[in-house]
Amino acid sequence: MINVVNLTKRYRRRAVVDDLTFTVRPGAVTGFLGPNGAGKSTTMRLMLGLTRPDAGSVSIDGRAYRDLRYPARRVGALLETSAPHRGLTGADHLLWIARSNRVARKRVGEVLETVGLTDAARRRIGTYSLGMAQRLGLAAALLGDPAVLVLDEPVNGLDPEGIRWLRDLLGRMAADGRTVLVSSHLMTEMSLVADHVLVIHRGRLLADTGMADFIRRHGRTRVRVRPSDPGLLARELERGGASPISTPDGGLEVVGLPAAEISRLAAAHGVLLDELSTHTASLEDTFLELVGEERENGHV
Ligand SMILES: Nc1ncnc2c1ncn2[C@@H]1O[C@H](COP(=O)(O)OP(=O)(O)OP(=O)(O)O)[C@@H](O)[C@H]1O
Repeated sequence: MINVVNLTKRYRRRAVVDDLTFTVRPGAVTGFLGPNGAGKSTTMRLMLGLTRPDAGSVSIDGRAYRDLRYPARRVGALLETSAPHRGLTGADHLLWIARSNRVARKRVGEVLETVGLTDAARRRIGTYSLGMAQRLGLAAALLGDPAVLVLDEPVNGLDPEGIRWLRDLLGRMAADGRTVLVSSHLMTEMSLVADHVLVIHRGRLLADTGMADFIRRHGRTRVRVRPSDPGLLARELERGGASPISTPDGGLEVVGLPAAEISRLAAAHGVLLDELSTHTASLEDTFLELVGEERENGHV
């Protein structure tokens, strides 16, 4: 379990992490979502004791990271900055981390197997693709068999097959009872990977909820129609509880009633429809809207 309490970090007097309070629970994959520059990496660096907070605190299973004796055995981390030496082989890189954390040598072979790099273990890291480098980073995070995983944009560089593989891997880790925190700036990607979602923007927490709930609450469906009499249909739709908006081409966009109901209403009033189509906002749009609303409401 990761406990973040009133966490604040300022750079040149600007709060990039602004009074964040949340808990990351075991047994689930938690997505840490925000646009570029939202403060995700800084929050993760604060969790791992790589930067000092200006206020607030983070504890991991009840302790600050710096108080953990062999941190890699408690917390597995993948950070964007943790680039390994390109001249080393994948296996040597892991062996070095294993030694410095008193992790048994045999774990190196095990984690290479887990991330699908066994065949590339003796190759120099400099020859790895971006996806392979990400897998090696994950192997390093898993090395100490930690109960907590903190992964910054682990999907970067993975192809669709790699994303599926990562989703299964993280799902298994969570099913084992581990705490798994994964950051991303892409909502659609996160919806495939995470059970729970924390959304931050400009260092502030905007949402802390189950992924299914997030999709249900923020997923928007609208219906486009081109009626023979837009004025009449708009009035009837409003009476039916929907919110129609006129479009420049003489059509209407309707939120709040399904297409079948709109068609029925139109027929009942003798209105012909040239077009009737349903559009569901992508999760990406939903997420950008949420972040946009925050901006409009002046909370920034
Ligand atoms: N060491 C630093 N000195 C000054 N400003 C910093 C430093 N580290 C981060 N920032 C600023 O803090 C803000 C948040 O950065 P952060 O890297 O945490 O965002 P992020 O959500 O992880 O975004 P990204 O996905 O782009 O990494 C940015 O505006 C960044 O420029």
